[in-house]
Amino acid sequence: MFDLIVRGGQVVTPQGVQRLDLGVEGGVLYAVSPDLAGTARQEVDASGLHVLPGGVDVHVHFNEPGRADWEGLQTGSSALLAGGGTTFADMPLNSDPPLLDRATFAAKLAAAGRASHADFALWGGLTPVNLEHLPELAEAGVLGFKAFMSGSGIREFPAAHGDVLHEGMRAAAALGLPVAVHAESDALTAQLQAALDGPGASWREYLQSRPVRAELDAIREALVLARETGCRLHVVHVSSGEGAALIAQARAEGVDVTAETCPHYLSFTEDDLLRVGAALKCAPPLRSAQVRDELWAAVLDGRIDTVGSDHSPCSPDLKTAPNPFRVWGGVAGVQSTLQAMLTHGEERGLTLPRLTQLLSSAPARRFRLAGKGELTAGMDADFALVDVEARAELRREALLNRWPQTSPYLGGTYRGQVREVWLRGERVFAQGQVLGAARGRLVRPA
Ligand SMILES: NC(=O)N[C@H]1NC(=O)NC1=O
Ligand SMILES: [Zn+2]
Ligand SMILES: [Zn+2]
Repeated sequence: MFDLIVRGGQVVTPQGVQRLDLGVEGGVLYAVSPDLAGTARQEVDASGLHVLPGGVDVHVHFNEPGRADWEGLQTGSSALLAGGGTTFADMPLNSDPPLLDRATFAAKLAAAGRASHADFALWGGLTPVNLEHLPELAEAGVLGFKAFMSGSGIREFPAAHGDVLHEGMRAAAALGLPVAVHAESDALTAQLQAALDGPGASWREYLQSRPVRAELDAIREALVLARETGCRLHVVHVSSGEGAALIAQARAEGVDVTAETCPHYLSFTEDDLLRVGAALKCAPPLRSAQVRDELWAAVLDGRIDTVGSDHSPCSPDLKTAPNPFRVWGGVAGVQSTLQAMLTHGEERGLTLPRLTQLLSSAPARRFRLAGKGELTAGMDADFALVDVEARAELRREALLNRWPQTSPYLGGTYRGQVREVWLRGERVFAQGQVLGAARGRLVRPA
């Protein structure tokens, strides 16, 4: 007798897609097999639906404590569930104060324990002002350390240049934790911005201020440091196939490095930014159709390892400045990752096993989130029931993030409808609504 049996769904595992039943006991997958014998206190009929491992989004900014007016843990985690996610890793900024030491770790842990509907891990910062706190952050249980190689937009979270990044990577290597880098060259982007920012600056100038070569310069520098220090490196939001190629080449040479990209770089181009404006401002910026296609090729051939949302929203008033350089940069997309990938992946031949690898198993493995990311016996019973072929327009009422009107995906027609989401064997999302109290737990890296 199980707690729960989910019958008849098309279950997506790394091996393929197969009609399987899930037997759940104590929140854990006990058996995953065809025509599971036995009974359960609760049986769920998943026929006609796909069963996907819950999404593991290791790149979100939910901004609590301190900036819940931009996004909060309750709204952010609700939107994650609505998009088929069950675990997130929160970035150390843009919460205020940012997560830079033991006390700020404790504050965010307390806030997330109260408000998160999904399980969560926490990134610590790697900045010039907190190098001496990396060991205590490791002890507290951070997933790893996040560094900005160019300005972060947050005064309390300064960029880690040269020696600081080198020292931080050395410390991270000794602690056995990865470093994630926002890789854009500060020297180049600052110089270009100084020349292009001014009265009458348009989105064209913003795009010109952050070219692909700014990303390539910074990736090269980070790879040199990772090679030298032996640090595990994760390059976040890679926006170009060339960037992915540099990373893949270093990996082939023995550097322990992985690459992430985001759905917005795979869904939109710079022409969309010129048309839509602020909702699509991000850094690195959107690229040409050709660069986007090269990035897709890297996603399909394995040079890109993970896809995270980089959900980095703000209140709508921060998206209205007439000068694009003054607009907050960040895309509000945490709920749309799965739909964007199902929709744009269809025409490019992205299979469901590969999709769930990018969204679930690869990030869980890379960051040692034990029990997460795969539907095999022994793992947490975290999964989404998805009608993969259902297509619908994304409407504002469906979005559960703090400011649905800031989503650049609004009004688009997307493939895939998330019907239910289960976290550790309990139904936490159904019929467009989050169910029950916040019961998210901290996941420390194994
Ligand atoms: N501070 C912050 O979240 N910045 C993010 N926004 C964005 O578009 N790229 C980033 O790194
Ligand atoms: Zn970034
Ligand atoms: Zn980010």
